[in-house]
Amino acid sequence: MRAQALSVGALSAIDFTIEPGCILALSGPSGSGKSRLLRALADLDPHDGSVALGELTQTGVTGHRWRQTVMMVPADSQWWADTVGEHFPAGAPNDLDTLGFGPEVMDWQVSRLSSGEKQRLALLRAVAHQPRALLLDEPTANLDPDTTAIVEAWLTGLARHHRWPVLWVAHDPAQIQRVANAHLRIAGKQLEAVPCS
Ligand SMILES: Nc1ncnc2c1ncn2[C@@H]1O[C@H](COP(=O)(O)OP(=O)(O)OP(=O)(O)O)[C@@H](O)[C@H]1O
Repeated sequence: MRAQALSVGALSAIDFTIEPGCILALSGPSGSGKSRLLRALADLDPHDGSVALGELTQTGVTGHRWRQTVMMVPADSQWWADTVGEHFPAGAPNDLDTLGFGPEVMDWQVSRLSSGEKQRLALLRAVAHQPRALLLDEPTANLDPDTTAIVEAWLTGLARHHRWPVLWVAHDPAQIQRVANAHLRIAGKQLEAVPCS
């Protein structure tokens, strides 16, 4: 996935590439524009510059098609129907058990979900729609350390297996070391590379 001359909010002339199967961590102070950058990449916020995934360009397809392909999982996931299962494609999704759920979760009311359950189910939902790239906004923010480790292993394995480029917003330097192949930090209007040891 390639962003060229991307400008959104305070960020200006941003360029980066995420190779297939690689995870790029994005960090920066609160309010520095991480979520807005993700929303621009998902074509949800107005922006200048271009974004492409292989031969597919953001301007060459409808917003709906782009977002099915370059799937964003926001920090606060949106749920519009009563039950969990109504948000998933037909059939039981893969990896429910890996993330700690039984098949009955599909019948649960969304209103009963804890914040951590919502976060794990939003990730499962995104993956169930068979994207080709992921934009993750603090995907483990509501999870305990053990569950965080499970989700990290699951996501890094999926990215490698499917060769998805992944942009992963994170605050925790230890998590970035564990999951990321590269790390960019917002510094004013620009992104600066942080070495991954
Ligand atoms: N649609 C919008 N129009 C104008 N300003 C916005 C819009 N959305 C967000 N902002 C502002 O842009 C700045 C960056 O917001 P953003 O949500 O991207 O920050 P962030 O880096 O993700 O922060 P946090 O780590 O606290 O989630 C903030 O000052 C925010 O108030």
